[in-house]
Amino acid sequence: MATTAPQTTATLPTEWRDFFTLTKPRVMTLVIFTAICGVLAAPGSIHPVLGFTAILAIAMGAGGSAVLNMWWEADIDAGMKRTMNRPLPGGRMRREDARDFGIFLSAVSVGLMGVAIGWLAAALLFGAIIYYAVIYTMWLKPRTPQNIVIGGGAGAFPPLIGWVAVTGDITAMPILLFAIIFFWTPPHFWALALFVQSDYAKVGIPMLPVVAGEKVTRRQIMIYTLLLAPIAIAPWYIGGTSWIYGSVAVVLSVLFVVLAMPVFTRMRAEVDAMTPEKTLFKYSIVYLFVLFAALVADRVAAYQGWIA
Ligand code: HEM
Ligand SMILES: CC(C)=CCC/C(C)=C/CC/C(C)=C/COP(=O)(O)OP(=O)(O)O
Repeated sequence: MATTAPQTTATLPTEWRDFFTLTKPRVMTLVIFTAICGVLAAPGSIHPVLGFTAILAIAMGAGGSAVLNMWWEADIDAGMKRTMNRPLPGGRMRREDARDFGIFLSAVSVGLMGVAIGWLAAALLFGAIIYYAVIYTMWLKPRTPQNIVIGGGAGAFPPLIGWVAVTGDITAMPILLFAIIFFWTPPHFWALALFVQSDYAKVGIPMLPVVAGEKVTRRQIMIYTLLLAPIAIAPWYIGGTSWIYGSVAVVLSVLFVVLAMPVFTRMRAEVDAMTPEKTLFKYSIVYLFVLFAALVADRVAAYQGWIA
């Protein structure tokens, strides 16, 4: 007997575009960019094909872990305006397909890195994937307002992995690159969280502004921004780069502090449009792009003999 089955997500056609969206391509541009810079700025040489393979593996691993994040958070995403139209809450894809795609991308990325580049870089990539998809997404994010501080470490791995793919060992410079992104993440995210906090409150995610209030969040943004500045400049004063990177890092970091000041001193009631927070969030992205680009420019200048 023919039945009229209700239209479920299982019967809806899935578009390739949605698989791509699951990898959070916009956020990943900066993740992948920092990985590319890690490869290019590392001392030593790598065959271009291998360099490309390392970057491809990091991109696949980052994308794969983002897919697993979206798979796990489908119900949470359905409750927030910013995320409700993602492929899973939007009902355009089956949950199992997202899960399998995430596992596939992650597994291939680690295997590719191990076979083509080396198992230290592959182990770091595996650690980063577990960090983002399991430690941050499944464990910390729904439990603690410090989720961003601890979990944000996942996003700090890509330049470290890129560097290690070239050199094969972990030295002070790649650790500093890790630390830069680690200390950058709280101001990056909390500035955003200040103007989308009602959304997080609705779905019960304990983001700092929701749990501890705006005043604490604003102070934490300021503290992390002040800690970030010397760490961002450190590659220069430990002698890992020249004044080219050093001066860019100083200018960018001073501007970061300047833009964090009004976020620190104001309260929401005073600024309806939340302009200083939006500005700081946008600037955080420019900051990291330009800082890592300066690292590569510095290395190119050294290779060309333009600087001593
Ligand atoms: C736990 C850490 C982080 C959290 C919670 C976080 C959260 C967010 C959120 C919610 C957005 C808003 C837009 C969107 O949903 O696409 C965003 C945007 C963005 N994030 Fe992050 N982020 C984190 C770490 C990072 C890292 C490590 C990077 C790169 C190194 C990064 C790069 C970006 C970029 C480039 C955008 C702008 C995307 C666009 O133009 O739409 N984020 N972030
Ligand atoms: C190599 C490798 C595995 C790199 C991982 C890269 C990484 C951890 C990036 C984190 C950036 C990111 C997408 C945060 C979104 O937070 P969220 O997921 O809480 O944001 P949402 O609310 O938009 O889902």
